[in-house]
Amino acid sequence: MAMAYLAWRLARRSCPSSLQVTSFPVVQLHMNRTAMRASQKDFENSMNQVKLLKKDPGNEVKLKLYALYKQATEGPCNMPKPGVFDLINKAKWDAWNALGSLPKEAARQNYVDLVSSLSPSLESSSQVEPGTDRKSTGFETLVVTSEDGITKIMFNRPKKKNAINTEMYHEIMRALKAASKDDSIITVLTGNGDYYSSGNDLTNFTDIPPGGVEEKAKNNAVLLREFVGCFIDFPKPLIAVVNGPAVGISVTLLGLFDAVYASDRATFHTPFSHLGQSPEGCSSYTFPKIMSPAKALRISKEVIRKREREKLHAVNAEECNVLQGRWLSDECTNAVVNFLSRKSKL
Ligand SMILES: CCCCCC/C=C/C(=O)SCCNC(=O)CCNC(=O)[C@H](O)C(C)(C)COP(=O)(O)OP(=O)(O)OC[C@H]1O[C@@H](n2cnc3c(N)ncnc32)[C@H](O)[C@@H]1OP(=O)(O)O
Repeated sequence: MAMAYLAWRLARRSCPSSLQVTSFPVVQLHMNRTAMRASQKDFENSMNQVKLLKKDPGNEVKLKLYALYKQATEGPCNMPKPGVFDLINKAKWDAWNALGSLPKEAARQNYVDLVSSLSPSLESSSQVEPGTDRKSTGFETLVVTSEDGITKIMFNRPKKKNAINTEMYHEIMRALKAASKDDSIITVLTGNGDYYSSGNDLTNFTDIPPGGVEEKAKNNAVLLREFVGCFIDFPKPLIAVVNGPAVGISVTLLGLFDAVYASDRATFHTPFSHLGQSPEGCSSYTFPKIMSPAKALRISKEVIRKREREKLHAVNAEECNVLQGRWLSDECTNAVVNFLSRKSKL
């Protein structure tokens, strides 16, 4: 979360347009933690995580942790050198003293990095359940937390690459509506696990109602229109932190965000023709238009979006109408069947 906040602040302060590497304002963001400053809270979390380590990390690592902890809290080594026969204290002193004049902040960051490298699983679980975040319950497919003025909506179907199923569409809308009314200033969307999102869950096309495929296509179009509408109308700055590959609707929607940060693992893929589909998420309008600079204070956003809202809703409606027809086409049906029978991959 600190990363998203830092990224957002950087964008507000000085993000030059030359950093925007695609048609929407994507800023390449290296998620390697060494590029960031660990906060005191990160440091304290790491200290707690050390206590939870299941495996003894070995003396060398323990000495390193000790040295970084002392450096982060007290600065350069200030103890008299122990005698040669005081083996344990001598080893500790050597480790601390070896850090020289490393600044406290850097030692704190190195400590946090070292702890997270010891147990990646601890890091991801702490991401999902941050100790002091205000966490909204009642979501099956998302983890929604609020902290320091930032509401974070995290897609949480990592085993399915965060594919968006019907329940998740509804939950995202619900989370956005709540975020628009809570006391946060910005809202961040990101994904849990290796993917940002693999887009629409293709099993959404399999559950056919009594009215047949036409009714299914119509229902999907209604849902899609409402879903995209929530992004058009979202009143606060909306930031995507694209932590990994993004596919389909998770990409096309990005044109409605105010800033998009991409990790070095992020890729963007819109397989419209592969799936026999057509654009959605207002991308037929926003992508060619290229988003304006990523300055998104709430008031400016209202001024900017006011002029666009009607147009965007019209584009959204038209896209949904066309898609409703595409979903009944042979190309689309075959593509979905191919994926579901595991013959075809992107
Ligand atoms: C209300 C409807 C509105 C519709 C709006 C229009 C939206 C359009 C789009 O979003 S189009 C894009 C649709 N997405 C795709 O075509 C991606 C399909 N997925 C893949 O090609 C691959 O899964 C992958 C490249 C994303 C990842 O490949 P790989 O690393 O080999 O992993 P797996 O394929 O084994 O995936 C793991 C697990 O996740 C399931 N899964 C992944 N993506 C989807 C998906 N989009 N829909 C359904 N299921 C998905 C996959 O089946 C595996 O499940 P399993 O472990 O086999 O149970």
